Amino acid sequence: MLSFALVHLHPSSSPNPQFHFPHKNQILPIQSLNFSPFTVIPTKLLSKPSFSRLLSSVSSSSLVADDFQVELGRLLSLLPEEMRRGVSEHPEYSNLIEVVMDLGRKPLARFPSGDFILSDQPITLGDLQQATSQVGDFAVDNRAGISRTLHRISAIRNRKGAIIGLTCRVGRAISGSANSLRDLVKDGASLLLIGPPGVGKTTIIRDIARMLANDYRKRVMIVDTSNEIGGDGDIPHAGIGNARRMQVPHNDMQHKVLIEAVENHMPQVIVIDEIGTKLEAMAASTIAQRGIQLVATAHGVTIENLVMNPALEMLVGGVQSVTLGDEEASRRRVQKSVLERKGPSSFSCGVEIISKAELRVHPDLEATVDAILAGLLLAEKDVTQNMKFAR
Ligand SMILES: Nc1ncnc2c1ncn2[C@@H]1O[C@H](COP(=O)(O)OP(=O)(O)OP(=O)(O)O)[C@@H](O)[C@H]1O
Repeated sequence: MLSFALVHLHPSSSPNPQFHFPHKNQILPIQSLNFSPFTVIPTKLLSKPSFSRLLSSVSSSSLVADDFQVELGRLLSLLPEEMRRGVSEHPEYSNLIEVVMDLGRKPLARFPSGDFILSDQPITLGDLQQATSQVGDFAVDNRAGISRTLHRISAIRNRKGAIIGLTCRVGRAISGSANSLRDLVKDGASLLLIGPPGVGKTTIIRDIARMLANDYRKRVMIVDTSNEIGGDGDIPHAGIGNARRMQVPHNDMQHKVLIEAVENHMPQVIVIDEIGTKLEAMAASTIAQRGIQLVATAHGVTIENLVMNPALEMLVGGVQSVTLGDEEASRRRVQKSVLERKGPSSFSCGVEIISKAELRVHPDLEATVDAILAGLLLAEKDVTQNMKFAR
């Protein structure tokens, strides 16, 4: 049985937080708690005495404000004066997500409430050159960073290779952003986080790395494929705490660096951002077989997306078609040819990051995958409906 609860914690949509038990159609109010985001908690955790601590920790999530203002200043210093002023005078200044600079177009700042035009003057080649001259080298994935910050500068090139556009994403270390997953990671669960681009996956695994290294004194090694978890430069950002970080010279080498991390540095936990290929999925499953706690992200919206993705299905045990005998098929009341999980999943838990304010936890990932393959998605659909209601 898929088992989780949706907890409404969003002040604007639900001033009085409530537990939703979708499969039981039950809504329980939580009195006298002061939450800001809303999240989804596995029902398994609700019975634990530690759960009240877990809830209170959600509200203690915080940003290290001063350091962040300094780092945001370093990103803004890439911009021409007028644009910089436009950002800093905006009421959502501290929540800036990205600045977009495209040659010949008006520059945009993206805030949670929407896009804002920073200047009526179109971006010139000079503006782009001024910005790129202040960042590190662009790697083959067209990403660069600013040393000892978590910002990501991504370039768009023309056919001749010249940079004609930049997306300057603000990176933040949000201490406490993984608090709602604390009980799972503390107990040694291997976690696979999935979600669409920009939803906050990297921010959460950075905090998990810090939490495991600092609070639970684990030997944590981050395999940092685009330097997004530990930031640009050779000295990692303070946001990863005592976790160590290995850089990856080229995206294609992520799987090799993963194996090297295990063989050379005796980690208890490996943290990886963006598992995207079959080779990387294979390397992750090799690591899982060696009993190392894995915390990783992959693109996808639901666990079902992973199950249906030939490159990544291995992460959740793989899928095979099995032909049943007549007797077994009629006992199970299914067709003779069915889909089954091929082997154990590399991760014990799955976390779907739905938005910056919601996540859905699958505490028993294998059970979720088995339910998906058996076509038992009823509980999932109910939850989706409830979430739409929650927004
Ligand atoms: N809880 C949060 N509150 C406010 N801002 C957040 C939060 N989580 C992430 N962000 C911001 O959202 C942006 C995207 O976050 P992040 O890079 O972690 O997403 P992602 O899912 O890893 O993206 P991608 O898949 O594109 O790498 C960043 O600017 C980050 O600072």
